[in-house]
Amino acid sequence: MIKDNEFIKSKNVPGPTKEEIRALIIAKSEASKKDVVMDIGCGTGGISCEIAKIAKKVIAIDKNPEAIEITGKNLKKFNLQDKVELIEDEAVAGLKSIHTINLAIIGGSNNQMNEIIDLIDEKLVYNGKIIVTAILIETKVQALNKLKNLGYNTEIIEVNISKGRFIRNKTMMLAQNPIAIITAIKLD
Ligand SMILES: C[S@@+](CC[C@H](N)C(=O)[O-])C[C@H]1O[C@@H](n2cnc3c(N)ncnc32)[C@H](O)[C@@H]1O
Repeated sequence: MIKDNEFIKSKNVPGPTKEEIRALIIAKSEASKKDVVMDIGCGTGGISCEIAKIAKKVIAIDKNPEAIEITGKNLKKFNLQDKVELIEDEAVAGLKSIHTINLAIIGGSNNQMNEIIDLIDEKLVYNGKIIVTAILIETKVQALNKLKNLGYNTEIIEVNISKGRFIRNKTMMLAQNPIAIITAIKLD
């Protein structure tokens, strides 16, 4: 995994998703070199960079132009730019022009979760996966209900990571925000 402090950041762009959470997302995704993957709400590019190291192609979308710029810079920094198409758009609009995908990771939805999942569902192959990361309770519930209603085989975990900060000869554990990772498989 790329270390959090290796990413180029901007104060106007959230992310990167923390290293340990990225590791869990990658493990849950079971992504392979054959996969075409969408990163929806790419932010700083934390997920796009990790998944680009594995997948055949990544399509990263964000409505914030600065997020697209920062993701582009990070892809370049880690020499992954050739595998990633960047789209500056609202997810709902951008998803309309996408063809078949094997995996979608939703890191931002801005109250459009249902529409975004419906559009992904149209493009996703059978046995393909949708992964949603969510901090807000409402987002977790909405994504979970939507995926279950569409008949996906759905799992949710919630992770509370604390990281040690070394202060002189002592160690203080600092808690990060709890985050849910929903993994849903499209059944045929
Ligand atoms: C928490 S950040 C994602 C961080 C990212 N996973 C990373 O590792 O850097 C969420 C992003 O989703 C984007 N976003 C939220 N709703 C969106 C939508 N409807 N369409 C496109 N982008 C959206 C925001 O602009 C923001 O950059």
